Amino acid sequence: MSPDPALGLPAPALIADGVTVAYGDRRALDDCSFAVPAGSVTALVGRNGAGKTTLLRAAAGLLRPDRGTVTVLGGPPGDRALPRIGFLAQDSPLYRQLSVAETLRLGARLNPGWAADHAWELARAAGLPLQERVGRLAPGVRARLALIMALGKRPDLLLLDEPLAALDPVARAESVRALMGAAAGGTTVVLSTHAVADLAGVCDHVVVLDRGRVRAAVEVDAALAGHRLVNGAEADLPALDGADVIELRRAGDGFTALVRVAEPVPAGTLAWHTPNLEELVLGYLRGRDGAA
Ligand SMILES: Nc1ncnc2c1ncn2[C@@H]1O[C@H](COP(=O)(O)OP(=O)(O)OP(=O)(O)O)[C@@H](O)[C@H]1O
Repeated sequence: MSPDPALGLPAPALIADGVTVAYGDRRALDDCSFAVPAGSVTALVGRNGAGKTTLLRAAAGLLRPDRGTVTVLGGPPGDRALPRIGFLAQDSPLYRQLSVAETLRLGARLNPGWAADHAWELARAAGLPLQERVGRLAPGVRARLALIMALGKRPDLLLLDEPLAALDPVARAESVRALMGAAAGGTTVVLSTHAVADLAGVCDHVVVLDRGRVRAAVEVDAALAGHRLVNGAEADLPALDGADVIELRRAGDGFTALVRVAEPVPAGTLAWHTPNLEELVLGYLRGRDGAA
């Protein structure tokens, strides 16, 4: 997981190594290890309660793992890393009594590297009502402003907890574009989301969390190329004997399976096709109890 200086690879922006976090006797994260390459857009996906928020909070230095370590931007999370990190919590924390314009001006006062022009441009493009008090904004509009505040900081690492959840489809698409812009500018983006389909073509890495454990941590293009969806009739099932089946679903007298493959794809009568990102992630989320 460490960078290979011989290959000139940059150090990962975020490394989780054996991270375990418990709330009382409930383990929210259990021995989680993965690395987020610098400059990537990484989606953190998992069902409700999988541990996404806990992981982001540990990366932001807001909680300390019971075991294992988190490394952000080459060091421990905490005061030294803080100015280089943007963290956006799920509830879009903002001062409710300030107007949108005052909030943007506050961003400039609190953040030395504040990209004022960029933040105003994003706010105008989003059609945010500049004079409206934050407390009177609809949740989706408030979430949009919170994301713009995180982007305005121009951090090296942006940690976003479900930034798209409250947004309408248009706002979602525009926000995803803004995140791509941030990544193009060198920011590493890590976001938890249930809106996987919106991230197709945008996120280049995915970490799938399942009940506190890392089920998969993959580079998207390689993972798509390394899996196939297979449809067949019940009678064809023996053709999957020995295959690395991630998920198997039966419907009527047929089945669909997500299978990890090594090229070339096995010959035979089954219909194999490459999954899209959503199909891949769903397969890992649904196949969590071991489909094979
Ligand atoms: N402060 C807390 N006290 C006790 N248990 C907690 C606390 N925060 C989270 N948990 C538990 O830890 C587990 C992981 O929660 P977490 O919020 O990290 O999951 P999540 O993947 O972000 O979920 P969601 O998609 O619903 O936001 C869950 O079982 C949750 O109930």
